[in-house]
Amino acid sequence: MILQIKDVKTAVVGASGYAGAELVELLTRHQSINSIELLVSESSQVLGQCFSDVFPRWKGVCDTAFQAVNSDWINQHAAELDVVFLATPHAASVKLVKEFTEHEVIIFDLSGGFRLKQPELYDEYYGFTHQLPEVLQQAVYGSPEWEAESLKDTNLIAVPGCYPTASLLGLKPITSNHLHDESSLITVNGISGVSGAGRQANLATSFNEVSLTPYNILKHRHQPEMSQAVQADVIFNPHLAPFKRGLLATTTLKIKEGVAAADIDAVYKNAYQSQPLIRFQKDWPKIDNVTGTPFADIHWQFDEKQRVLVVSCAIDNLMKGAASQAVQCLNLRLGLSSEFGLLSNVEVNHND
Ligand SMILES: NC(=O)C1=CN([C@@H]2O[C@H](COP(=O)(O)OP(=O)(O)OC[C@H]3O[C@@H](n4cnc5c(N)ncnc54)[C@H](OP(=O)(O)O)[C@@H]3O)[C@@H](O)[C@H]2O)C=CC1
Ligand SMILES: CC(=O)N[C@@H](CCC(=O)OP(=O)(O)O)C(=O)O
Repeated sequence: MILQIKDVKTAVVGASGYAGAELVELLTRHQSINSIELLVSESSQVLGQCFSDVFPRWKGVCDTAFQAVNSDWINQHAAELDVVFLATPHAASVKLVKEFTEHEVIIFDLSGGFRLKQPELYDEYYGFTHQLPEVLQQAVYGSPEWEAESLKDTNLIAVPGCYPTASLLGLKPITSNHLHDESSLITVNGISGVSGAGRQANLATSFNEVSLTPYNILKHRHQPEMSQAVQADVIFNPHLAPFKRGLLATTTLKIKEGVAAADIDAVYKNAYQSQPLIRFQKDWPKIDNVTGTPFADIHWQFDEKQRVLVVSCAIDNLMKGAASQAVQCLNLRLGLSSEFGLLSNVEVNHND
């Protein structure tokens, strides 16, 4: 489908959730966007309200009413849309993709519903049998820094998960250049704030209950997503922490013999020197420096003697881990630079 740069008509399904609301805010001030429909489930508690009733900080900025998404709505309105964003639970996204693909609309799915290529992994890691296994092969895994070319010409984009985004930004420069020791494991330790668990009330993620703890060890759905992206075995240790937003992934891996610290520095520089949203920090990254921003902050240290590399990346889970990354994907699909519209309120610090 040919997409014009101007006057793009969009819908955000899941606009009452954390990732969806963040996306609505970004799209509202994106110069290429003409209109944004806000959709929620048929049983949503926000039906009858507008966006700024639920998120009062956007009063006067986005006062659009929520609508219920169902087959009737899709049949009546999808033809008028250029783009739909799905910020919905994984299984709901699969069902919505099935319905929206009957119309000519480009789909950006923020859930994990189309990130994995092997359908059987959905039974194992997501707890449901995938209803569109053949479509998994068509979906582009939308990492803006690594898949810019594939993103230019696809109608289904699987926006990467939050933990995989931070881990893969640290890992891909190494694995894509085959600098890692293929006989040893890659270990990712991730820590996320509570907004990673979504807006739905849940005792385990309510403020008084949360204390720093590992969870879903050896069974988190992001483990196969990371392994698929680097074509190597990854062990992923997720942790939940008592802060609102932000995510840090620290990765440890063994490097091949004969690789020097200068080689490691060079692959990072080559990968990201033209990517203003990726910032190399002089010291270990901090979550407070990226919350509310589209940046990923990276720092690494390589011990040549032990051949051990430790790389750490901090992002905002709702921005670079979800909404701003989806906008980067949209920008590339439109033929714009990936950071278009995302840097107007923040300072840029290029990697030089
Ligand atoms: N939170 C995060 O850090 C990240 C989240 N994501 C992914 O984004 C998606 C949304 O996450 P998040 O915003 O945290 O979740 P929330 O629980 O905060 O929001 C979920 C949204 O989906 C809507 N929804 C639920 N079921 C349906 C349905 N059957 N049809 C249409 N809409 C539905 C909800 O609306 P209502 O209940 O009002 O109907 C709500 O707007 C998930 O797939 C998640 O994995 C990705 C990266 C990071
Ligand atoms: C703290 C917390 O619960 N985080 C979520 C991950 C965030 C998310 O929604 O996952 P996606 O990036 O795959 O969409 C989790 O561990 O399931």
